Amino acid sequence: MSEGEEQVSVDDDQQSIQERLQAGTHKSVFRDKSLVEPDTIIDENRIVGRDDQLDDIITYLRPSIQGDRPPNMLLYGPSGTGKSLIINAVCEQIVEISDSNGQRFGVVEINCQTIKSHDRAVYKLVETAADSIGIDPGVPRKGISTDEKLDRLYELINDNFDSVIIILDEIDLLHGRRRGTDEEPAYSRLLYQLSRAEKLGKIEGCVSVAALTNDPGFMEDLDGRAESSFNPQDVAFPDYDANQLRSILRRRRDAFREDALKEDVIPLIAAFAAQSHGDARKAIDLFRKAGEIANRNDADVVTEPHARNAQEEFEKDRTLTQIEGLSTQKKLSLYATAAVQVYADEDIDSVPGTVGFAVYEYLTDLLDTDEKSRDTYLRYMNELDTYGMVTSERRSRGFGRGVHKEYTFTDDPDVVAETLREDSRLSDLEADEDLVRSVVNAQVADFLSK
Ligand SMILES: Nc1ncnc2c1ncn2[C@@H]1O[C@H](COP(=O)(O)OP(=O)(O)OP(=O)(O)O)[C@@H](O)[C@H]1O
Repeated sequence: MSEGEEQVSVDDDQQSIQERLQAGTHKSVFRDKSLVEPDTIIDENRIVGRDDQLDDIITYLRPSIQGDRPPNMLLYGPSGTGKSLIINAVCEQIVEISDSNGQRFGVVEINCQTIKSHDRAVYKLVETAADSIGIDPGVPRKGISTDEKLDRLYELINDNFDSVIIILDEIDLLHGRRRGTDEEPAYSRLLYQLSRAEKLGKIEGCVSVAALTNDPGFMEDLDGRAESSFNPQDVAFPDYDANQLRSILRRRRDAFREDALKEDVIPLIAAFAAQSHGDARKAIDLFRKAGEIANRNDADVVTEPHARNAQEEFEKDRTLTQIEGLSTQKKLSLYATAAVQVYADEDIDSVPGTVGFAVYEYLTDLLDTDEKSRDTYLRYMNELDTYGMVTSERRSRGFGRGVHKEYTFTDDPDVVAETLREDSRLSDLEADEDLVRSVVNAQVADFLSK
């Protein structure tokens, strides 16, 4: 061997890449994974617990198969409560009935979440309508006015449909307004224009608009003239309870092989999802994740620990996404508050702002960073409350002690603290764990003794 040449030992037992790849192809626990994928449109026989909403929407949309104009609708409720599922399920059947009656019923649906302006929303409607017809939009995205795009939308509708429903998902997120103006938000303008198009003779057939939102107060934010021309029928979508979530999951049980799912998995996942406002999307995501974790571990059966791991991963992902966007000072305020909950020996169910701030002050010294005032700390915590990361409550701990703010965590405070320490500016705190623990306990004792 020449000088400097590295001696590489050859291990005869080492597996080839092919052997290692094949070792990973353990029999999957899934039979039809698409049933637990987020974007799959499920058959109507898998829909559970939304009878009232189905009844209402069927009643409102029935006129479209009778050649009449259906009312506009506002579907509101927390995320994952079936708004999009139910309206689409009804529309799908109307399309089928209309087809067999020789009528042309069109569904033009856009999600407003990533659309930044009124002009973009109008163009997206043109693009989506053209796509459903199978032709080009026929107008450029830039270089013409929004009115010209709107005219193109009306033209596409008039040429191709007798009746149309325009579904605007996440309507409240369409905030945009033209730069330098204080005109009404884009959702107000769009709803006003679309709901007047028929009256103004711009659309010859019947058009109705269904707006979907998580915000129950959406109509209060609407400009007066948009409110009166949109004038919708409301359909409320409440949270699911654990029983309903169990039934939703059971109807998708065939996503898994028959013998590949332990009985206690569905109730456990339904309970996890019910804790966070009864979100069916979360339940289905956890169901899929539990299966993926079982597969990764080469397990033949999905069991309770896989479901628990799925819930932990889910919380961590969500917490991470929320935390990543915070400034260092907000992270530090949140960390100080979480540390109280994590390290306190005393069993406290919420963190008094006074204690959180005292720990925050200590941490800024320890990390040698700027120290903000108590008011700023409380303001940051308020903001974190509006993001849904903590819940704050005014409390009084006994006679003569005045009222103060206390915080509880939406997610597991251990996961929050651990995720925050992944920021390089906070990572040193891991080594100082004992110090932080003793400061927390001294502050809690001091607070409780007063
Ligand atoms: N009643 C139900 N029965 C079966 N599956 C449901 C039910 N409700 C919701 N789901 C499923 O949960 C997921 C989320 O539902 P959907 O998209 O309709 O919620 P959403 O209320 O529109 O949520 P968002 O406000 O976040 O858009 C979908 O995969 C859907 O199939």
